[in-house]
Amino acid sequence: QKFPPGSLGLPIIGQSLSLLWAMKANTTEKWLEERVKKYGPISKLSLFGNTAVFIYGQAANKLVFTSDGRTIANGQPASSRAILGERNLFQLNGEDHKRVRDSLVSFLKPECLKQYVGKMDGEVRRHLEMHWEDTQKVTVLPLMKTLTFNIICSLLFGVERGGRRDELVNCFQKMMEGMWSIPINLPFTRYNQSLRASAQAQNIVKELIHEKRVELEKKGASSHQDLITCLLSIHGKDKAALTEDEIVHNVMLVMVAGHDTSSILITFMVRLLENDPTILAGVVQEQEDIAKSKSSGELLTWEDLTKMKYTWKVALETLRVFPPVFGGFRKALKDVEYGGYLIPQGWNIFWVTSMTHMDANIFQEPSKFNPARFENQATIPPYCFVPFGAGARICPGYEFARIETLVAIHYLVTRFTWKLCCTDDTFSRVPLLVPNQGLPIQIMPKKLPSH
Ligand code: HEM
Repeated sequence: QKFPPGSLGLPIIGQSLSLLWAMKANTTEKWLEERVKKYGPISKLSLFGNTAVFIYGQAANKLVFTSDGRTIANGQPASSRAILGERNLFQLNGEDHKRVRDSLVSFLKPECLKQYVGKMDGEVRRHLEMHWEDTQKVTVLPLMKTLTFNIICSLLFGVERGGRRDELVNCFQKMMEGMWSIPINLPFTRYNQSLRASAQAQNIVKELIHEKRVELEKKGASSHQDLITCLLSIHGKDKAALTEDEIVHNVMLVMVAGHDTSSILITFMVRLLENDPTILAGVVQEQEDIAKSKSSGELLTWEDLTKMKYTWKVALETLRVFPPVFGGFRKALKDVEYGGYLIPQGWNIFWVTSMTHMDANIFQEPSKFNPARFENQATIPPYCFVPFGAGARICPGYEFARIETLVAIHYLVTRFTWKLCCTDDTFSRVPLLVPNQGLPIQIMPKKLPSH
């Protein structure tokens, strides 16, 4: 059997710097297309210290997402594994993955999140009062990161505004900077700073766990107060379902996986709505109808969200064109044959979202922004629209992201109109999507029909 074509580049560094540079310069798609032109649809390379094979398209996605975890397992680069902790869901496979994932989903499932729509509403309104009202100019991405981080802290960790939340934000930002870095642990490297920030954040999470455990023992807390109390309360036959390390490492994962992604989706929707008056009009109409049906100060409910169908289609199309997650890695646990080549045991498999999302054979006129594609989602072939992944590892935060995006967009379009301040419409991936300059906009308050 043949190895895939391609070169492994320099030891350890391989193609990492060249890919990171392309991501930063917003030329990732071109970088990938050039690979495909040079080597074909499957090629080998070396990324972040591991030999990897790059594959894309429907068949590749199916291979990655339907694997049972015994042939192809999740395998993050060494840097993110060390930063998030060995027992985070990304690292687990088989029974362990199922047990930990089921525990997280028992809080993140729609039936449970339904009751938190009002709490999210409160967070969004407070955010707008603090950062958007009485000002003429805001920068959207950093504010949306603050909003989604606050929502996660409050709803998932039970950490309300104050010193502890600020400390967590600080650690988090430093931690993210080394997430996709070359894992060289020397005092001056990004990777080293990330590791130190991660240790600090994990200590805060451990303190939280101890406090919540005491509250639960004193029966002062409900088991569904937040994600952490929920995870502490789940019991198997005669012991807790998750170990303390599993809780800490998965809180770290949720912090990373859950807040940057949704903030990017909301930011790109703000950017897009200003660029497309017809789509904006459709979203405004839908949201104002809902606003008019409510009395002043009344919180949004699950019922209201079910009426936001057009807005969610716009969100899905935004995710197709600007998927916040660029792709990810798996590891071949056994030799795998794919596309006439051998992917040897131990190699990483590098999958990406955007190459499939922009394939004209799957999405007609792929560069055209058209929410109507999502009128009937069943018409989209399986494994072709994958902003949340697919299969057993599909993002468990889908519903959480849907609720916070819809609530945020509701208040943005019913309370403000805006204009983009900079003509620079480009963006980069670091590794998540970032509009250059963070999307500064000029905002004008609207006269409200109700709230
Ligand atoms: C627009 C928002 C979001 C996007 C685009 C997104 C995307 C993704 C993607 C692509 C994956 C990887 C799937 C794979 O490896 O096969 C993933 C996994 C994950 N996401 Fe999200 N996500 C979002 C929001 C969230 C939120 C809000 C949370 C938590 C509250 C969350 C928690 C997770 C977790 C825990 C995993 C690991 C799942 C596993 O390995 O079983 N995500 N997400």
